[in-house]
Amino acid sequence: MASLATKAGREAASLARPPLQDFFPLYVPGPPPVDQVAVEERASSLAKRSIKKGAKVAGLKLAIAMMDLTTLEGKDSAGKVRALCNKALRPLETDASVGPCAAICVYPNLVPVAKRALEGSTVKVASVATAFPSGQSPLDIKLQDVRRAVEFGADEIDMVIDRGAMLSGQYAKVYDEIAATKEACGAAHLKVILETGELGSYDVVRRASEIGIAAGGDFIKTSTGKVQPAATPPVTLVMLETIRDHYYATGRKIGMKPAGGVRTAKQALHYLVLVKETLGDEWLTPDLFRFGASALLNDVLMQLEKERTGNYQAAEDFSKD
Ligand SMILES: O=C[C@H](O)COP(=O)(O)O
Repeated sequence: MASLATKAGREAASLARPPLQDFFPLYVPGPPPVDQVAVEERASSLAKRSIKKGAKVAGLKLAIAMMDLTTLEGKDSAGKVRALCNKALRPLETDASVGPCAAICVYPNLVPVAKRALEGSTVKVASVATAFPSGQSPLDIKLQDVRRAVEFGADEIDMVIDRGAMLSGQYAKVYDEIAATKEACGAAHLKVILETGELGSYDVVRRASEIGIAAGGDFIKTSTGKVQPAATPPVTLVMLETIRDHYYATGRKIGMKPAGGVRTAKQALHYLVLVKETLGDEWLTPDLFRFGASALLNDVLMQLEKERTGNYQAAEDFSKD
């Protein structure tokens, strides 16, 4: 079968598209159905792990270093993005050992502003593209969206999958769009957003994760932040297990990004426990794990200050994140 990872390959494949049942071998032998009760119990039991003070401070600092500090609002402006970039570069004015964040995540229009503000730093510029958040545009428009974001300087592209295609079993369409997006990314890293809140079951989340990985995603990401439920520990666990199984089968390491609704330091630490217990310490790095969050940073900073001083700071003591 022609390689679906190249333009010529995709054209050849779409001319002679095999019936869906012939396409399935790309993904089978499929996993057994996800055991819903077991996955929810495991996610909940890992949330109860107590974390010692030293590990807690290290975990909080790591959570900041893994954060894609995000603003994805219609009212976003150059001024807001510049302020957010400054916050990503130096999250805590009084302590240079905290941060920087891993990336800023913005709409394509604001990539040039973020790129300039972050010049010379290690903070990456991530941009949502592919008609985020719905993905409801023709593929050529979505690919153009990706190419423009990369031309503007995006280091990372966060794409959305076609959830309608996924839910109606058009797996080849989902795969081909991801592969085409990967190609359009060039050197930029690709994060594949599944929008798990629309997928309906852990089995579909598992299959979408497999397709995202097989089609070339560097990361798989839970959500856009625009649909509820967004990231949850059980959904994240299902995705982490898919990454683990892919690693065992191929040796290739895929990153994970829970995003949407992650608001508290406690939640962030819980996610780090899930990663450590599922994939091990190797994944506890911004190269392989990120939080997508617009309103998490200040709570993590407050908890860090609490660990340092024994007192809670007022939220007003931190600049808005
Ligand atoms: O990709 C990141 C999400 O859009 C952030 O969602 P959030 O605003 O719920 O933190």
